[in-house]
Amino acid sequence: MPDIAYLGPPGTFTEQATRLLTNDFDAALVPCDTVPVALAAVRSGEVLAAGVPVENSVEGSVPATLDALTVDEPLVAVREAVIPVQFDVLARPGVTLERVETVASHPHALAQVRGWMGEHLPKADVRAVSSTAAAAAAVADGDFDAAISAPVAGEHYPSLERLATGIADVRDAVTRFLLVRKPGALPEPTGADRTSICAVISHEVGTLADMLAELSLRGINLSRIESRPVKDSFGHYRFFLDFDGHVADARIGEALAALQRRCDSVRFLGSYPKADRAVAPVRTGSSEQAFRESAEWLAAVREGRLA
Ligand SMILES: O=C(O)C(=O)Cc1ccccc1
Repeated sequence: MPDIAYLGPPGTFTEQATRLLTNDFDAALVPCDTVPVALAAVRSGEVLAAGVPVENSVEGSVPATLDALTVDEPLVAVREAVIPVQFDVLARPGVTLERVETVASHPHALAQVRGWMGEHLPKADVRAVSSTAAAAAAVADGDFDAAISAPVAGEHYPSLERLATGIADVRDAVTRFLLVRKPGALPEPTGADRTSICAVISHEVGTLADMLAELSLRGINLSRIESRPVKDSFGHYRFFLDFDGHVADARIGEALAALQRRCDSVRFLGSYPKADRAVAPVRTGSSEQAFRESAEWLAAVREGRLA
């Protein structure tokens, strides 16, 4: 049974997502303290893969994950899951909302309940910890008065009481997670895939527009672009791009080869089925068939076989 790492302890959103990402095989889930620790366990071969959070519909990207995917040995995403995120307030028995002086949670969770906290816990001291379940565990240990946690965390910390439920400022928020592993055989193309890369471009006029043009010229639908500092000097950025299609598709392959030529560096972060399986409409002249036909036409021109 393969070991699969996730951001723990048990009771995190990432645990729920990782269960979903591995629901078609027997996996032993291994909780890790941080995302970089989970990814290091994949790189060292200690585990086969790791489930990691990448992006939330309200708070945006999870910087710790993006940064950890750019350093050390490359890893690739092979599956994607999107799950709803809702938050509860958990406290030790006898602690009422009026008595809560310290509240702990993951920074992404704290950011999504700011409105509720301003109204119900305006004076509480807010502490960021490594995960929502780590916050619940710390409350059970007596380190803080309350935790903002996933509803399932209550099952893992039965000594805690639920003081409030459904406290997210934005209803229907979702978070996107990836299952990442060492590079190897790619998932088969399904017709509704996503490709992720990160690229560093030189600081010259037009390089970002040129990079995007390589996608738009081929009718490739960009679904996310994010920048993070390279961290070596101020103003030097790394761009994370997600777009529809699989590296095995002709147009995606051509675009990636062009980006590899144009950019200072490109790291391939995976081609995997989209969680929603939604097929983006393809612009005229950009279908796989159009690419095949143009390649055949070009071959005919080169070989003097013009009709
Ligand atoms: O802390 C957790 O439970 C996580 O899995 C990270 C997270 C935090 C908030 C929203 C989504 C994921």
